[in-house]
Amino acid sequence: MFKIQTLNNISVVGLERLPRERYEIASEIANPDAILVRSANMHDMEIPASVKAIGRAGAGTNNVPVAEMTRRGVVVFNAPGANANAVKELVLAAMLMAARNIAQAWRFACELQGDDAAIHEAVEAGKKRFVGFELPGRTLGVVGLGAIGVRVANAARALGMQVIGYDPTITVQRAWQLASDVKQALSLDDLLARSDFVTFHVPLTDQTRNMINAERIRVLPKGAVLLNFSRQGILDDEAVIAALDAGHLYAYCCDFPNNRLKGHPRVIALPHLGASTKEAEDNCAIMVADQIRDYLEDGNITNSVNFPDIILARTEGYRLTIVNSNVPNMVGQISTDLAAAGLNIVDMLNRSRGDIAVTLIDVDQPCPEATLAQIQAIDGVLSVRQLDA
Ligand SMILES: NC(=O)c1ccc[n+]([C@@H]2O[C@H](COP(=O)([O-])OP(=O)(O)OC[C@H]3O[C@@H](n4cnc5c(N)ncnc54)[C@H](O)[C@@H]3O)[C@@H](O)[C@H]2O)c1
Ligand SMILES: O=C(O)CC[C@@H](O)C(=O)O
Repeated sequence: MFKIQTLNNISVVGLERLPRERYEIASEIANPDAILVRSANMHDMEIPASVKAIGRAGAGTNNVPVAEMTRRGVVVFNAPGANANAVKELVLAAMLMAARNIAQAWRFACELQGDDAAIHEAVEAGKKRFVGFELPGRTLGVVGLGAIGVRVANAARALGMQVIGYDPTITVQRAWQLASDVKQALSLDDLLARSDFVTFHVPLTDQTRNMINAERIRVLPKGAVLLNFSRQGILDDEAVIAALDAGHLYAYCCDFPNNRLKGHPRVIALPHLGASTKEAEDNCAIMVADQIRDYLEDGNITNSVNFPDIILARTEGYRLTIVNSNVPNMVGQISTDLAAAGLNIVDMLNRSRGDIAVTLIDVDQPCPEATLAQIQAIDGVLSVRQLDA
């Protein structure tokens, strides 16, 4: 029986991928084999030694101590692209809300007093305060052309906007998906100088933290709109508020309210709603549940942010999954121990990523406990598991 701990609400259709006869799932559970998480902060949490895998039912993994998990040999999975359409739709909604002053106008309409005739009069007198502008012909700068950025760029083209993108590490696959008339910015400043709207779709890292500060905001044309549906911390909130107050920025739309942002008349701050659609929640939960199951039951790895992809079809024999440091002679030492126990290797695959390697070995007989212990004792081996046949 595998034990799975959930740290947030994970969609039931995802949890149903883990059959009850093999999986016990609870928010509080001793010695879990794996943890499923959405946005809970795991940095200050004591992660039990029993944990072999963490599944982030979403894109960003900045709430997971990935480097520490790598050192411990724990695989961290995410769900790339599974919520990208949901975020794209919210970004489009935010652009339209900003351009047409929808939040301010709605607030005005909600506060109208008097009978219907008085309301009608106030509407006609007040609506000039909310005159907006249209999107066709305006330029959208997209910073980060991954699963979300590419979708946003292509949708903005379909709305008649000009689109410029900036992503120094764009993948070939994403470049193929991008509408051919999306222009490439030479640098972040080049993109900022040419954009009426700028939207950010990058992970929060040491390189992207505060990538938009007061100096960078000055590069934007007057009246620009900034959109952050990526992570708090990518834009310097104080610099954004100062630029809004000075009239240099027209509006700021984001998914990360705080005390400074939430009441500001030119800020639309939503409660981290980017991935909050039924479809996205289901997609993310299904993807990570399948990945966790494949790893726990067969040792296969797909969509890990810290481990190599490795897939070896189960045919015959008994499988060992070994996580080890990526140094010479690990496979040699492991196979020597297996041979000493009289075990024959039926199939084998070794893959590495950075300092970590994973070895899947199918042997013709169950591996004795003493041999497992011998392999575990090899310098550089982080974990050894014998999987059910
Ligand atoms: N608001 C939400 O609910 C929500 C939902 C999903 C994702 N997100 C956030 O959005 C981020 C992006 O998600 P995604 O699915 O598109 O991820 P992704 O990994 O597919 O794309 C990220 C892209 O950013 C690029 N990038 C990295 N550093 C960059 C830099 N310094 N300058 C320009 N580009 C850079 C990468 O090359 C990559 O193409 C996630 O990391 C997460 O933080 C938020
Ligand atoms: O789970 C959520 O609601 C947010 C997920 C989002 O931040 C992500 O990085 O995918």
